[in-house]
Amino acid sequence: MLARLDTFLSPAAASALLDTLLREVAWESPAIRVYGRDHVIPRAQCWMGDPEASYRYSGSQLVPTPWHPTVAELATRVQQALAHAGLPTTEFNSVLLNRYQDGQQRMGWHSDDEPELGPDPVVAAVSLGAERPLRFRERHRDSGQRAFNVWLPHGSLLLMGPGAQSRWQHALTPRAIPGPRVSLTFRRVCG
Ligand SMILES: O=C(O)CCC(=O)C(=O)O
Ligand SMILES: [Fe+2]
Repeated sequence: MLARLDTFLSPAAASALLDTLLREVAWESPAIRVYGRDHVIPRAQCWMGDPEASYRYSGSQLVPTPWHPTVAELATRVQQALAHAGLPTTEFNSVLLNRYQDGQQRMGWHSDDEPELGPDPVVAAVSLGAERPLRFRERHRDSGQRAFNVWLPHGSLLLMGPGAQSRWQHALTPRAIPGPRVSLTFRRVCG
């Protein structure tokens, strides 16, 4: 299931958070190996969380940096907002922060279905900055592959709940949309 809370953060709170994260997060663009060749990822990222929440992502082992206090507070607010809306939630112990400097920066097709996340993970994504679409497509392509966009406004919260990873892949495709976007995808890693 997918659910979007459009007004999770007020525009002012979302803008203040975006400023803080752009300034204070240790953003990195590591190279990853794809079919035997190294490519610098077309975005920047930071993996943050509890020390035991280490994780394999796109072929590299990510050890989380300690929680930024503002991000730790946000994790609690995400859990509370999901519970309040009667949606599935979990005790998030880590978050992947993604920074896309402009519309050309992107993330390719994937599901967040790494074994560390358990059988049917709950992943919740906070979006800040430029409103861009996250594109979903069915993993099983036999009987006509369905696809759709979920637009993610500044300050919104997207829940990818039960079935979302097993049934769908998602990607942040390039678009002629100016300005930076930051997403925070909260997860529970079971070590
Ligand atoms: O930037 C986004 O909204 C998507 C990020 C994503 O899919 C991920 O972190 O796994
Ligand atoms: Fe993802």
